[in-house]
Amino acid sequence: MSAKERKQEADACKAMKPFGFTQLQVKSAIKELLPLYGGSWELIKDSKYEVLLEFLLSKNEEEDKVAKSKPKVGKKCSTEAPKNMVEVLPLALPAISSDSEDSQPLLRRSRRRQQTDKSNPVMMQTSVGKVQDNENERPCGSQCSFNAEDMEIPLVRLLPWHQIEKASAFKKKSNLQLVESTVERVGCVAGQSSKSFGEEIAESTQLHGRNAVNDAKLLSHEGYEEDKCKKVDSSQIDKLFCHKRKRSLRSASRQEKGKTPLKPHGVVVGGGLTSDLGTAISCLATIVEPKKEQIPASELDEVPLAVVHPETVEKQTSACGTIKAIPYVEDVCKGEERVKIPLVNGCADEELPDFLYISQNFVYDKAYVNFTLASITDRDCCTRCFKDCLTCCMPCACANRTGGEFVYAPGGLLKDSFLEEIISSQRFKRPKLIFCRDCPLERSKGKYEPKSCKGHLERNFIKECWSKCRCSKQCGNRVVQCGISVALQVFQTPEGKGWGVQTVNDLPRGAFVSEYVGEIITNAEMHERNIQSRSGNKHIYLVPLDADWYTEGILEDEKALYLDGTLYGNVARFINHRCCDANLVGIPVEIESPDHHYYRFAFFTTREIAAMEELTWDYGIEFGEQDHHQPVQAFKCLCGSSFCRDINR
Ligand SMILES: C[S@@+](CC[C@H](N)C(=O)[O-])C[C@H]1O[C@@H](n2cnc3c(N)ncnc32)[C@H](O)[C@@H]1O
Repeated sequence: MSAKERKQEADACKAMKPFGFTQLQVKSAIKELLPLYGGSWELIKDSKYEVLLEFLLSKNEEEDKVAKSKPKVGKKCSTEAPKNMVEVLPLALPAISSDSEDSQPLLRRSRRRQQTDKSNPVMMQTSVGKVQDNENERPCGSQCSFNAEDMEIPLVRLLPWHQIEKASAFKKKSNLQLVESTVERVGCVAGQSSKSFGEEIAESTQLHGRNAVNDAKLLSHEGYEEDKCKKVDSSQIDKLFCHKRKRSLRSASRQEKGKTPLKPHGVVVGGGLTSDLGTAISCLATIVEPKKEQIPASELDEVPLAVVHPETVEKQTSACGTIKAIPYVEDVCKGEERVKIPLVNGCADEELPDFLYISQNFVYDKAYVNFTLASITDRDCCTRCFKDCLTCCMPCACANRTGGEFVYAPGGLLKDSFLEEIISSQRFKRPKLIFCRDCPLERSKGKYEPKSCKGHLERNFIKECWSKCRCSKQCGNRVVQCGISVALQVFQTPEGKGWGVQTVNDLPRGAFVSEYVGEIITNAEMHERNIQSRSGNKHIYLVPLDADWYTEGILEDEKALYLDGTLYGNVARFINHRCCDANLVGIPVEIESPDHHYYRFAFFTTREIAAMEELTWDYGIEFGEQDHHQPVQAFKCLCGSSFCRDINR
């Protein structure tokens, strides 16, 4: 062997050392390889000794197989990971697509496996990952270990685009690919990500927890690098087609504008959804079937501070059948929200609503609302989380208030179980009422008798992470506080209910639509306003924050609060009432105050809602003669529901 060859051999040994191959192994491999490559060192050295590495790996694999096929004699101690600890990626890889790996030479298989192993923190962690003891609070980002016995990995095949409704329009503009598994249809995204592969895998692993690796599988797909894969939540895909969250739209807008040079990332399948996937899917929702009225995602970052006034007056045929001037307000929010909400289709003789748009609640005067950091104890916030609390192996302290589980699923939709409980407690079943010992409402009418309380709906709360929490602003347990992200319109209802709100796009079940925003007023202030409005035969748009009234003996007046959206409010003040089967439900949300005298009130969809459907919620009004005890004045109900409670309509 010449000095040059010796040098080349030494270099090869050095290059293979980090992969754990001994000099002896490398030299023997070179001996076998060189004749096959016509003695060309150049070919062996090519792509950082790719050929040599593959050869060594395949030899290793062959040796393993031979060793395994031999009968075992006795039991050996081993420092290796127990075999029931998941090796997520290698298990996932062989059944990737119709372009099965089996058709590829062994060398390529081995190389792929090695690459994945190197870059996969999950694999490295599985044998050492430890579930922490503290059940109450688990920092985000902690690693989990999985049990391979729980895993049942489905075969996955790519789904032709023509089988996917609405997909083709998107395909042209994106890298998204849907796939189908033997278990169920799953989504697969090749979008954009600014995260490293390591981060993504770590996140999705944490997200899945022990069981959810069930259908986890990383996909190999032409054109994408498999080592940049991540998983998505198959159950969410269909829903997410229609669901856009604010930050997702923001990313989408950045992506569309090409503002941020994001790294491409690969294809995904499996049992969990990370926020970035939300982004990619949301891009789909944004791009598929763009509607004229929908605000292009690219404009979301640049909502001008518009003033509310009828910008355009078009001549059109109105619903009334005559040619009329139709006022059109481009954005009733005047830039207060991150989305524009136009007011459309009004009749010229219809009065434009007279109110001031605000996107967050304001104390009118006497209401006592306490937002102090001191009032939030460590039991009310997550002190050890970072990033996304939803991806923790165990729910953090912020889930304590909701029975130790987060109410949001990754992607921002409410979990079915939580939503179902709320809907059924308010709807067809007899609503569960709780009674105050000294009801502020009755007190305001001058009735001091105990037992006069007519009852208040017992309500489950959503608890979101907040500023005292250590998780990121992008944490999945922050939905309502991020504001409206769905495209809405204020429109003139044809039934004569006045203005109403409709959704521009289809909405999935459990999606956040809007908070009810208004002035925070006290019980006495409400009473005064009610007297005034009734004398002027006007209605005020009130929501009582009465979820916690029953807990106090005598609740001070400035702690018995209401939201009044009549003069100051957001788009929710336009949402009309529907008896029993409304498509929205109002849920109390604890964000900045653990004290439930004040909370936010947010609307979520009770079912899938089609584009252009009117959004409604059940005001909880008792229609009939006895309505004078209610803060919300009854009206002749035009909801059209077959469960309408207004017998006099
Ligand atoms: C919160 S506001 C809703 C927006 C209102 N339609 C508007 O034009 O400003 C409540 C008022 O809307 C009307 N409204 C809401 N739901 C109704 C229904 N189902 N039937 C008749 N009127 C309704 C009533 O006048 C009620 O006082």
